[in-house]
Amino acid sequence: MTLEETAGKIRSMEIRGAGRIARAAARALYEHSMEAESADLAQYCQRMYAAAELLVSTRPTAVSLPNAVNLVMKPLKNESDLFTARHNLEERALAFIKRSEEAVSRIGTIGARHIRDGDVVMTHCNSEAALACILKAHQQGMDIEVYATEVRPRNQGHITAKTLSDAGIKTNFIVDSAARYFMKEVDICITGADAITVNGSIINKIGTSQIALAAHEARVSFVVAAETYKFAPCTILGERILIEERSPDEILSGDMRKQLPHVTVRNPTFDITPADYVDLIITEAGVYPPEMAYTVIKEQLHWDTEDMSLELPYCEEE
Ligand SMILES: O=P(O)(O)OC[C@H]1O[C@H](OP(=O)(O)O)[C@H](O)[C@@H]1O
Repeated sequence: MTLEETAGKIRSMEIRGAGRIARAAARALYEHSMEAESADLAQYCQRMYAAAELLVSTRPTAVSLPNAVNLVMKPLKNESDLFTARHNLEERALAFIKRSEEAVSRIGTIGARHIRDGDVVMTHCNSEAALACILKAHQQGMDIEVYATEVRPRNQGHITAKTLSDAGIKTNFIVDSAARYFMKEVDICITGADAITVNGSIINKIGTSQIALAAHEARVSFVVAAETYKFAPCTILGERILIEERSPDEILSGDMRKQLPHVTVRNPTFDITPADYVDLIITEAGVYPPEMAYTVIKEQLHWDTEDMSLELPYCEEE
């Protein structure tokens, strides 16, 4: 797949899910580097920085994307010859993909320890990390039941329901607005994250914060499964995560909108769940309370003052 094809698929959500987007970006950089016909290091760097910028521009919210791109790209500025620069960049891209896959598996193992035999689990959207916990618990022989939401407007809940059904897990498929109605039957909510800020807020699929609120009211645990590269270093510097607002066509067709001249369709893709409503964040490096987000960014992402001068667009003002 060419770089432009990968960028197009991420933009159109053919490639979606914060972890998958990150791996696709790393893969695209790897392949772009392999194909690069560059006369010298400067030309190679120029080509790779342009590729990085294109990838980061595809979707604004999932921090896994710029984090993956930065992990692959950052050391490039210290290289002194083309051969080594190219070799090292390709190694870093492959290492990121491997690390990401291993992280999801580890999160599954750690997350399953927070599910008990007989539990009813609610999940929202389609998160590899959240599903890893549920599938692992099932594989370990636990008798669990799941409530999976539909996830309007893109219906990612259909993918979740199919995965759970294929695994033989008893699943209730519900519309998003039924989450509070069923919360009294739920023992634990597990979702993924697209970004986690320094104050422990979770940015995830629109509707997540309503589920967290309903869980809080019903005294049901609300747990987030997320790789450490979902934490947003830029938020240490006071930046906010930009919430993507997608086309109104995803909700009402152009013809229908023409009949409603005074109606504006709003389509935010994500919302923000404050740390107060989050019990735990399960990462590949262990389980953290949301209040420890700063520590995760410092210790797991090795964020230091040097990073403050990064030129890649990490986040923009909300
Ligand atoms: O990385 P994993 O856990 O798979 O997914 C994390 C999150 O990414 C998805 O975003 P989208 O569907 O790409 O907008 C969902 O919001 C999901 O909860």
